Amino acid sequence: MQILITGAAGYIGSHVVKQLLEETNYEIIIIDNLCTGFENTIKTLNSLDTSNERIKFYNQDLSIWNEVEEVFKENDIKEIIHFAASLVVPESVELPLKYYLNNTANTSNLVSLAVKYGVKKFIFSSTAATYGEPDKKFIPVNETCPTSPINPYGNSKLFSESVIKDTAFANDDFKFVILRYFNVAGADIEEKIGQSTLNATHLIKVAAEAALRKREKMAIFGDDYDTEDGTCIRDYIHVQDLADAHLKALEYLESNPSDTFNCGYGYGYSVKEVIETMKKVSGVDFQVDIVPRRAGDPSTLISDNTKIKTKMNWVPKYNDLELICKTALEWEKNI
Ligand SMILES: NC(=O)c1ccc[n+]([C@@H]2O[C@H](COP(=O)([O-])OP(=O)(O)OC[C@H]3O[C@@H](n4cnc5c(N)ncnc54)[C@H](O)[C@@H]3O)[C@@H](O)[C@H]2O)c1
Ligand SMILES: O=c1ccn([C@@H]2O[C@H](COP(=O)(O)OP(=O)(O)O[C@H]3O[C@H](CO)[C@H](O)[C@H](O)[C@H]3O)[C@@H](O)[C@H]2O)c(=O)[nH]1
Repeated sequence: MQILITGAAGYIGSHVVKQLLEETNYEIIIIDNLCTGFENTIKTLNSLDTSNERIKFYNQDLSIWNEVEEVFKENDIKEIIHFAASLVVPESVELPLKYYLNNTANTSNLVSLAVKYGVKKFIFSSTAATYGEPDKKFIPVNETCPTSPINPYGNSKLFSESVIKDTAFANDDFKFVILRYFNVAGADIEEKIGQSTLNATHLIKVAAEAALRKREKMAIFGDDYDTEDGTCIRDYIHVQDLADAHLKALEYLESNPSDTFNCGYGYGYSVKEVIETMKKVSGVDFQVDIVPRRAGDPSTLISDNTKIKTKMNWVPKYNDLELICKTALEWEKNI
């Protein structure tokens, strides 16, 4: 059975490929243009493939639609996990079209090829940013909470969700699972892979870099939010638990209808708490400045994860902020 994974040279996709290699027999077709992913990650994944024949890598930009179609012609793809995207919230405010083109337009094309070539299962990386700034009465947010993104990144993903849902409504054979990730962090416990993103903006990676003196200092973007300590609250999920949700989603679609699921732990930490935790696990007291708010940041995002736990039997194993920070730090030492 062949599965197409877009964006597998990146952070989350590479963790999913590692689990697919370990726990399934899929032949894995990868499309990635290496714009934020790494050839080295593909090499590592190849080294984990003991058969040496389960991974086929296309260094391909999803926006070159006719070339992407050739990948479908050359293979027999029946399942897709679509990670490839642009995903930096503040950048999306500056460069909205980059996000609508790379996220919404390229997803639309991929979905149209999926239907044309008889793909049965489509797993999509969506985001908590689709909820925008949820009203307090909706926190923790469940999947029926109104979606109302407050930045172009969230909009580009919500539009993609509509493309996928409307397509499935009109095509009985095309089924989807939309996974709305909350804040993904940490690295493979075996330290084979991790987040290598250049010029990283994600809080836990930035804090790990500061702890290792790769940065002189870091900043907290705003301490005047309506939260207990004034800094934003997020629900941080370990990347391996998230990867497991993708394998569960493939299984789930064998005998269940298309659906949308939150992926998070259901508990929020403030920016200050995360930084304190990184200081504790690293034993390094790095400099932290308080600076003004960053554009596009909602104050609080916490998931209600009841649905994925009950319907997919997803059982998180790494629900521990210290462990998340520690694995991120260990990986950061390797790169
Ligand atoms: N990291 C998070 O906290 C987070 C949270 C919510 C949702 N997500 C979603 O998860 C997915 C993966 O994110 P990630 O953190 O692994 O990011 P990443 O940047 O590490 O990975 C994205 C991968 O997609 C590739 N890519 C991007 N545009 C492409 C294109 N046009 N053609 C081919 N390849 C392309 C990149 O080279 C990279 O390897 C994204 O869809 C993102 O929106 C991430
Ligand atoms: O150096 C930093 C980096 C971040 N933050 C703060 O830390 C929080 C988390 O920021 P991240 O950049 O780590 O993550 P975001 O919540 O902005 O966004 C992430 O999670 C979202 C879902 O919640 C999206 O899916 C998105 O793709 C992903 O980047 C925010 O309040 C941000 O202002 C800082 O104070 N300093």
